[in-house]
Amino acid sequence: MQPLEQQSAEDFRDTPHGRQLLEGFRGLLFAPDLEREFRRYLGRQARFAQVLGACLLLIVVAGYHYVEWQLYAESDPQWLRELALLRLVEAAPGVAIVVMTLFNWRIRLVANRLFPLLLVLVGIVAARIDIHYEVTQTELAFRYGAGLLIVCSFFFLGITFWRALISAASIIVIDILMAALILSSSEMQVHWIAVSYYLLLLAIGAISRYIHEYSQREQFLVRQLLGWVAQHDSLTGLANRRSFDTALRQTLLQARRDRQPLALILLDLDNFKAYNDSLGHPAGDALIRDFGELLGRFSRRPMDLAARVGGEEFALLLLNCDASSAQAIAAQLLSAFAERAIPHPASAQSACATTSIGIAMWRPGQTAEQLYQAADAALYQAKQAGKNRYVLQ
Ligand SMILES: Nc1nc2c(ncn2[C@@H]2O[C@H](COP(=O)(O)OP(=O)(O)OP(=O)(O)O)[C@@H](O)[C@H]2O)c(=O)[nH]1
Repeated sequence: MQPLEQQSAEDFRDTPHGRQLLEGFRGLLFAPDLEREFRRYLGRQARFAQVLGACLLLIVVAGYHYVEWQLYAESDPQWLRELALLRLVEAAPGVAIVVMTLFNWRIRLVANRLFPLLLVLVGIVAARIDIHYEVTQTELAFRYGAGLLIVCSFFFLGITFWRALISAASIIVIDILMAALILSSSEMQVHWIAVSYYLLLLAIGAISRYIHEYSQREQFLVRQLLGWVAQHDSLTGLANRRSFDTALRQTLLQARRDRQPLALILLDLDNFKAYNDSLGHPAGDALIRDFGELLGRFSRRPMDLAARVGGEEFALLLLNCDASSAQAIAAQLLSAFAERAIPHPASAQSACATTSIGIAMWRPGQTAEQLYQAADAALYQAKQAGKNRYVLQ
């Protein structure tokens, strides 16, 4: 017996999120489109932490510099001057994030690219200060800034695992190179202790982040899948009644605003009860699925919508489609369905399964409900007139 979530994902193999859930993501990477979507989601989730982190960075840098000012104003003014510049560079990313938030710029769009660079920049500065305090044997808390940044790269900032790992590793590599340039060989011996401590932080950060991001990705896929389930019909994968109703209202507003023609086409399989009764419910389901797949092919433009609005009732909503185009589409649908030649042993009209179609064009002043009723009335007329045809209201 498969676990429940595996079974559910199996049901949604046709959706990108369901497929990804089934295929897994051990390398912490999705297919390109999903990966972009996930990064935006991660950025949205991390927004509060990013701003909080930026404010904390500013407070900590200001606090450090205040203490350093007290300590070195008289004893080492040259180091203090150098420090002022270094601390300014450290504070810059915090200022940038706060400013971006104030002006409502979307941090999440740049977070995954920009933050690793900023982290490495601040990491270089922190490592430079750390090395100085190491040489002068200053036992201050802010001697460990680079270590703190290595931990930060894995958490809070909304950076994905691989970029965080590269940022943290870059900080360590740059620290080693800088130390090799600045320190004597005996001082370098001591510095390796700091490096081993950084490597330990990197290992702990990377393992925890990997586990955390794995579950974040899983959660993201399940959430998106739930959203998809709420809007789609499980048998055909077309939009369900709820999302059709929403789309109808929105499209009608757009048609009114842009003065574009809007066609609503309703379709109802003919003698479907008899089909079910003679061939069984599973065969009926298969016919619905088959027809849904066919209808989906007629929703070609981005604003077109094909939906299953009832048991064996379907709808096609076409913005910027006039009456003659709508009729042409209805005629194409009838012949495409006839070409499939699905045997219907209990139909009075034809040896094969057929459908009736009602078309209504939106008229200014008409509400969504009135437009639907008009298409439904046309569908009724098509049924009354002998089925397997379309009627334009
Ligand atoms: N297999 C299957 N049958 C369904 C589903 N939803 C509704 N039905 C059946 O569809 C049938 C609809 O029957 P009617 O409304 O009488 O329509 P009809 O037999 O197609 O008659 P006309 O529309 O006049 O041609 C009912 O028997 C429902 O049980 C479904 O998801 N799967």
